[in-house]
Amino acid sequence: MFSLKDLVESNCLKSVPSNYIFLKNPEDSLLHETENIPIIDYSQLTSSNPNQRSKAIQQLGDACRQWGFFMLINHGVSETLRDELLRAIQRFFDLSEEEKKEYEGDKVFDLIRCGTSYNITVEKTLFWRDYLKCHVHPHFHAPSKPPGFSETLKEYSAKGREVIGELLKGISQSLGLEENYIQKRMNVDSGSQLLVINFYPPCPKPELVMGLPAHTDHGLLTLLMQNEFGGLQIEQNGKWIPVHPVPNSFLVNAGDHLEILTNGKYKSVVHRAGVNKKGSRISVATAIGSPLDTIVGPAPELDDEDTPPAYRAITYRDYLQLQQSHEIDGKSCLDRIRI
Ligand SMILES: O=C(O)CCC(=O)C(=O)O
Ligand SMILES: [Fe+2]
Repeated sequence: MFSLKDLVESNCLKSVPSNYIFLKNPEDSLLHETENIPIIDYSQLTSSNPNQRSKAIQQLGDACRQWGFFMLINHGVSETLRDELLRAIQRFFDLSEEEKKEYEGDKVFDLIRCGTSYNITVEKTLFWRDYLKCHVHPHFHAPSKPPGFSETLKEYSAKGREVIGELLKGISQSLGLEENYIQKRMNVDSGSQLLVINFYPPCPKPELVMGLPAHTDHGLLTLLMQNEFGGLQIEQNGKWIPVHPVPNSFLVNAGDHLEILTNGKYKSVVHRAGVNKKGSRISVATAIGSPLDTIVGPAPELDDEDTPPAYRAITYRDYLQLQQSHEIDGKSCLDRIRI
């Protein structure tokens, strides 16, 4: 099976095929509401007023330390561009199965890769999701169909990169380092930027399936936008918390490399995506990291005598391979390199 969307639409599915049934115990899908998810104001972070900026940097540091997650408001990426991107994505997934198959890749390093579920080579249960992944930096790659798709992706990728760049400066400073520290150490300028486009078709019994299983993202930071349907859940203190984004905000999560680099001071957040009955949910994750051959380990500047390095240094490429060769399960990949 290549496209879940086509399966759902062609059969007008009334029940969930058994190989998608994931949530077997009611407690697995128990959610805990909270209003405390941190909100960072991008306009304050980039403000020329030093007091405003330093307050925003402190809030950013607190959010990364306590949650590894926050909502970003006043980020300056226009609603018009976000809407245009969502429409373009719908048109891409509306292409015929044959057309989408042209972009079928089977390797983690393929520059464009379209597929279904999460990692079908190792999964026993499938996830309720189709995806398109494009490497958009240092070289831009995107499908040439449908018309205009690639141009919109390119414009959005550049904006996302700019926003993440500012966040990384703030994060460096929140750690007491100079503002370009993370960018320089991780070679972010020539590093990887991956666009992960998730398409979750409506599901007749959303309480039985999962769009994406519990996982952490591998890079430094991920910027996530979504259409009108919610679904993201983050794990905090063993509880699943549903995220209700402020309209037009971005959701930002710290990735494994930020946790490794900061020797665990900042945590990558475990998250997953639920689906719904009403309509197709689209989310777009922009993930930024170092070049694949960069060795990522704890930063010596952040070492202190009481906390020796807690993670083994390993190249980004090897880390990705490690993640892909196992079924995904929360922080399991990070655990494999923990000392
Ligand atoms: O769709 C979502 O809300 C989450 C997406 C995600 O976690 C990912 O693409 O890594
Ligand atoms: Fe993710």
